Amino acid sequence: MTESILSVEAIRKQYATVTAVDRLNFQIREGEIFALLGPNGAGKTSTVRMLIGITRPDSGRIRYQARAGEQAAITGPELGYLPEERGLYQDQPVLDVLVYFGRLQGLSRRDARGRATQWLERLDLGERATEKLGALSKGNQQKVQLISTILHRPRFAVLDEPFSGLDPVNQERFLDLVRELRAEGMTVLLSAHQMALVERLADNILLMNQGQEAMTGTLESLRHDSGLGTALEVQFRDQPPRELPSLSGVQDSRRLDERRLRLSLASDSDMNELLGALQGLGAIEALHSERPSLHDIYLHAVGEKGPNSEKNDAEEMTA
Ligand SMILES: Nc1ncnc2c1ncn2[C@@H]1O[C@H](COP(=O)(O)OP(=O)(O)OP(=O)(O)O)[C@@H](O)[C@H]1O
Repeated sequence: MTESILSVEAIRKQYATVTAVDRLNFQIREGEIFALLGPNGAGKTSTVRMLIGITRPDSGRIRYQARAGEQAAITGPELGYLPEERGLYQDQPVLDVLVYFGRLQGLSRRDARGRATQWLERLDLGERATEKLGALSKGNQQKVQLISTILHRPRFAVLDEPFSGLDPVNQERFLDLVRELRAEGMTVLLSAHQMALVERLADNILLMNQGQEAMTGTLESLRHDSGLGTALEVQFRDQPPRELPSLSGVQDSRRLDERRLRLSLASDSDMNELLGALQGLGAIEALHSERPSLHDIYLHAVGEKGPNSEKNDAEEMTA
């Protein structure tokens, strides 16, 4: 789990006048789930395409520790790739499509058939194996596509937007499934826009913006580096004073409604001291605290409004 399976050193990719990826560095350890995040156009797909050898970096270096030795990209049967543009054969029966892909990855027909049948049953598609793929809903097609990616048990799976088109129940199943693959030792590079899911899945996160690293690390370290503190919602029994006194450790405060305040705390604020000060403003009926989510951190890092400066109809208060 500690060995680096992939090392990316200052890679750069330019398309005409656009620098899609600009001296990007990161490492992925064997057996981890690594999330590559960023706004549209940040350079995620361009990065993935270099990692799997579809394109080559203009400069910089990619080193993949394949079983047979170091490679400049993740290629061959060690790779399982779920592309953003889904491209399975719509007019073929589901099972045949999967067997075909399994065969392409070196499985015997019998093995591919056996594995595909198991996976289809597991994902509630067992009874639809003989139907044409195009007859399935988008979410079910997505399941088939994921099966085709991992059927041959790749060592390194690259999943581009694996959750798109899935309902919440199936999102949870995909989450479990990816965790299971990790437990079996598979390394997973995940690119997705569903921050709440990524937050529960990723061991390490790289947040890209404009081709460069905006932040990287575990969720905990991103929380720390973002400087975003906990948000505290306080509900008073009666309306608190209109003019709030200065509250130590509070960076920002908003009135949510007549009796509720939302306070953004500095990361080093003293909760006991603050609670004492709040009690001085009136009887407290309820408290709810929330650590910054990946969603908050993401918005903060890519320059959008952060969680602590959300626009709200409620009037601003002086802390
Ligand atoms: N083949 C190409 N030719 C020209 N420009 C390209 C090409 N591929 C990507 N780009 C440009 O490079 C930049 C990064 O694009 P990329 O597709 O890597 O972003 P992304 O992070 O994957 O975005 P999204 O979340 O929308 O998929 C964009 O400005 C894009 O227009």
